[in-house]
Amino acid sequence: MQDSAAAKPTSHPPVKHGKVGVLLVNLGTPDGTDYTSMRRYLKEFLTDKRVIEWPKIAWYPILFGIVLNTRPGKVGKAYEMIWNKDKNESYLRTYTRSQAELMAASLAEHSNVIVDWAMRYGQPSIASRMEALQKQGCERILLFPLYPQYAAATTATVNDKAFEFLLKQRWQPALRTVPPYHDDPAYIDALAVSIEKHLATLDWEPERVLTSFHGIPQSYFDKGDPYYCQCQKTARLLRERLGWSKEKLVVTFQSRFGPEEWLQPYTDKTVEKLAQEGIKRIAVLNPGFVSDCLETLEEIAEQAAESFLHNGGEKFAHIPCLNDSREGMAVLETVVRRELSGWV
Ligand SMILES: C=CC1=C(C)c2cc3[nH]c(cc4nc(cc5[nH]c(cc1n2)c(C)c5CCC(=O)O)C(CCC(=O)O)=C4C)c(C)c3C=C
Ligand SMILES: [Fe+2]
Ligand SMILES: [Fe+2]
Repeated sequence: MQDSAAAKPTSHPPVKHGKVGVLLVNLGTPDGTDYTSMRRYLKEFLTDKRVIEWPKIAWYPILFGIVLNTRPGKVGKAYEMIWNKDKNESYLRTYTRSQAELMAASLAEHSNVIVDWAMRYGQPSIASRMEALQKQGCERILLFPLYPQYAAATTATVNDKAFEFLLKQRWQPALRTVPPYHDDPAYIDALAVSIEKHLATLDWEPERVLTSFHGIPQSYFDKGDPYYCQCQKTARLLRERLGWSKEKLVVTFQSRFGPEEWLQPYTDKTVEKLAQEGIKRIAVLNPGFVSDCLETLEEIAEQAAESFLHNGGEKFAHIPCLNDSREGMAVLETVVRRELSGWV
């Protein structure tokens, strides 16, 4: 008995402890706009079964035979137009890093809290930052997928990756995931203030304001994804907060991909139709995007604007995402402080 007790190690390797990690996670971004970086990024993205739900046997021949040969070049050019040249990275990355830095400063009163950021696709990966938090002594981690509205293709896949990391750990940190905040008064208020502020900078008034959310295939909604309803609720609360009619604040869905039917009405078709019907002035915002990115800066601020003007419209404004603005950070901080309760 005594012999076997003596053979046991007297202590485990030294570990840091007592910290709480907050990990902000956004969608991801390529490392560069070149073909190889774009292909690597799109491959990781488009092999995610939460994003493309088709069976591999049907999807992979199309993905590897066509999409990954043609799309990297085409989308790389679009990324080039909206690349943050000062930092040689996409704005999504710039804003996500800045949000983490500002969050850390705002939580400085809690000396045991460490704030970090990661991307679901590309770098820095969720696993690498969770490992870094753990090494710094985080026994608890609050995982914040940066999507106000829940979708399996976005929120759930971030959570999946974090739990996949835990799967390999002997000594797991406790993990909390942040729920959607599509109806949080702080979020609705921030959107309203950002609209009002932006419209005040224009010398014209829009006849219509479009809230353009990223779409998902209609079939995902049919299978029970709550995304569509959460987008509608955000828009309804925003309308109520602004005192606007359904006609003035219109909900649309953008960024269709592939041949399937996606959530409607489509943003591109609506923009075209409004111009053709004689509407001369519109503004578009993207309330589902925490940060500006390819889908807002290129697809809306460039392409949708061009289409509106081409079809007879006269004035087009893109209202920026909340990004790392004071209003935007107030939303993220409200959510984080609430979800940290009992931990700090
Ligand atoms: C079937 C494919 C896709 C689904 C479903 C999807 C859902 C979805 N995406 C976002 C947010 C973003 N998507 C972004 C880019 C992007 N999205 C898809 C495809 C689907 N998205 C692709 C292929 C791409 C890459 C660009 C392209 O090839 O067109 C981005 C921008 C990233 C950046 O670096 O700027 C964001 C953000 C949401 C919120 C969502 C479902 C609710
Ligand atoms: Fe997308
Ligand atoms: Fe797009």
